Amino acid sequence: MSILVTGGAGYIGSHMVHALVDAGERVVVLDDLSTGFRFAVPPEAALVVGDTGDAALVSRLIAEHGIEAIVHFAASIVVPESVADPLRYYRNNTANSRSMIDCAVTGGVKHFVFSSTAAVYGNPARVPVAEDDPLAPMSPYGSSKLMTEIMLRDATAAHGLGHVILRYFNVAGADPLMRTGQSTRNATHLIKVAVEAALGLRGKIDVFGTDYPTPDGTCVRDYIHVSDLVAAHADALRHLRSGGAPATLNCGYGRGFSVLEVIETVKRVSGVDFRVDLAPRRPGDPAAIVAACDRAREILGWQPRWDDLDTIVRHALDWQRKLGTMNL
Ligand SMILES: NC(=O)c1ccc[n+]([C@@H]2O[C@H](COP(=O)([O-])OP(=O)(O)OC[C@H]3O[C@@H](n4cnc5c(N)ncnc54)[C@H](O)[C@@H]3O)[C@@H](O)[C@H]2O)c1
Ligand SMILES: O=c1ccn([C@@H]2O[C@H](COP(=O)(O)OP(=O)(O)O[C@H]3O[C@H](CO)[C@H](O)[C@H](O)[C@H]3O)[C@@H](O)[C@H]2O)c(=O)[nH]1
Repeated sequence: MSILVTGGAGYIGSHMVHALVDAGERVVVLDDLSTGFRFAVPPEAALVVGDTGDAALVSRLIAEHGIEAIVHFAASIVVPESVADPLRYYRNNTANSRSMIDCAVTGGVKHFVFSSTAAVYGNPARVPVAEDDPLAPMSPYGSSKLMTEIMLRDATAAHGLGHVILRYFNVAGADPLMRTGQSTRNATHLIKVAVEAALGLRGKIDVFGTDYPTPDGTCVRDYIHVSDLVAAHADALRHLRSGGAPATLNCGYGRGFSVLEVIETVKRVSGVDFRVDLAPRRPGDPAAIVAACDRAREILGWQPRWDDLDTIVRHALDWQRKLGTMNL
């Protein structure tokens, strides 16, 4: 039996592939390399370059490799881009996920783990936000993910497909062994951008909004180390294999840092005092979003190991330095 990882050449997916290979699993990666990288997939995993919307291909992979579980990371992930081109997001994130779920049901796949997002909550009325709190996405990106959550729950009710939906908060950092990391071109994520500024790859960083109702006026987020997030996926697979019930779980640490706190941390850990400009708000940003994260610990027995902003930033810096030597 093998595990199919879609988006396994991307940032988070490649960390998952390494973890599965480390655990002795047989892994097939399906990735169209639109934002992912061939080098990010370890040689022990089979890389198939193709589209999650190609049902004939996905069905063939399920049959040929005896796929027992699908871990579905492949998606388009840039929130403002989803506002400008919503139908592309509904195709890649919603329609292609519908096709993946259909192929899973038809092909007899037992388990499905899905990458959802804190963006399904929108601007939460209370923080920390819990899984049963109101869902009100503020972007097509968030809506495209929420629609997939709904399809998965319905497919489970009708066809018995086991699933775990993980709602990621702000993912950052890199593999502590530096085998992979965030290699995304033109990244928009705060820690990646700040690290690039610290290493002289950008002239400065803009702080988007200083008048939010938060302690220092900048947005607050719950930053989770990518390796802890991947551990939650491994725990989810174990849960499903042992007959665990479907679950929807937040993945965060339950504590927030402001944009200015993150930038100060990057400056301190890198030892570089880069330029910071105060800028207007970025449309669509919630003021503060932090995970209520007890449920993942209770249901999956998830135990984070890297819950420390300095460590997250250090690993992101180390990966960025390594990337600089890789001549991509
Ligand atoms: N990075 C975050 O902070 C964050 C937060 C919440 C949720 N997520 C979710 O995590 C998942 C992975 O995100 P990431 O940060 O690793 O992004 P990423 O862009 O690095 O990875 C996505 C991967 O999917 C591939 N892909 C995209 N569309 C495809 C398609 N149609 N067929 C085959 N492959 C396709 C890309 O080539 C890429 O390798 C996404 O589902 C994203 O929505 C990420
Ligand atoms: O150069 C920058 C980049 C970001 N920010 C700010 O930093 C905070 C975090 O921004 P990110 O772009 O790093 O992350 P988001 O919180 O916008 O979004 C992330 O988390 C969301 C869930 O909350 C989605 O899942 C999304 O895919 C994922 O990128 C925001 O206040 C943003 O305005 C800046 O001030 N300057």
